[in-house]
Amino acid sequence: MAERKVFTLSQVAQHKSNKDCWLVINGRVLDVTKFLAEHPGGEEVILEVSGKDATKDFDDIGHSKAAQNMVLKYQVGVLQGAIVKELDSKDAVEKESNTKEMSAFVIKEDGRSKSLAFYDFVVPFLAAALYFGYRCLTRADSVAY
Ligand code: HEM
Repeated sequence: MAERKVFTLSQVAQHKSNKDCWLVINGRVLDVTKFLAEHPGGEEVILEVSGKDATKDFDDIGHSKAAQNMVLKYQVGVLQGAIVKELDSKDAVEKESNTKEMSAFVIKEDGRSKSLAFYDFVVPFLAAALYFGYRCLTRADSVAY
């Protein structure tokens, strides 16, 4: 069960450093101090919105379902007057672990993987073509003589 302690926005605003970093997302007050170094988007973006309601910034990025559920882990309370939609914490844990398992199978479309694909397929193909070409030539030679 997520924390339901009620905070005002001015209370949240007192925690806006990299040693003590709070923000609000969808009415939930989050202490993300420990998450700063782990955030895949970097700590700077979070520090910019620390002490504030970061819902719009969070949504604008188009965070994944796993990221949306991760907020539960950092919840220390709710914003005064906010209506907070319930998230299933069990769901959050499952989604998170699924993401970790799946990431082993994700093929990233970056330059490195493209060059790897080149070496994985084109180089063996060229080697085979050279080998068979050489075999054909040497066999033709042996038939001619
Ligand atoms: C507790 C709050 C937050 C959590 C749990 C979180 C989590 C994540 C995760 C898991 C990712 C990887 C991509 C994904 O799964 O969507 C990510 C990427 C990112 N996040 Fe957050 N985030 C939080 C808050 C924020 C805030 C407030 C901002 C902006 C002010 C932000 C900006 C970004 C950016 C720029 C990326 C990189 C997107 C990309 O490379 O395409 N995040 N975040």
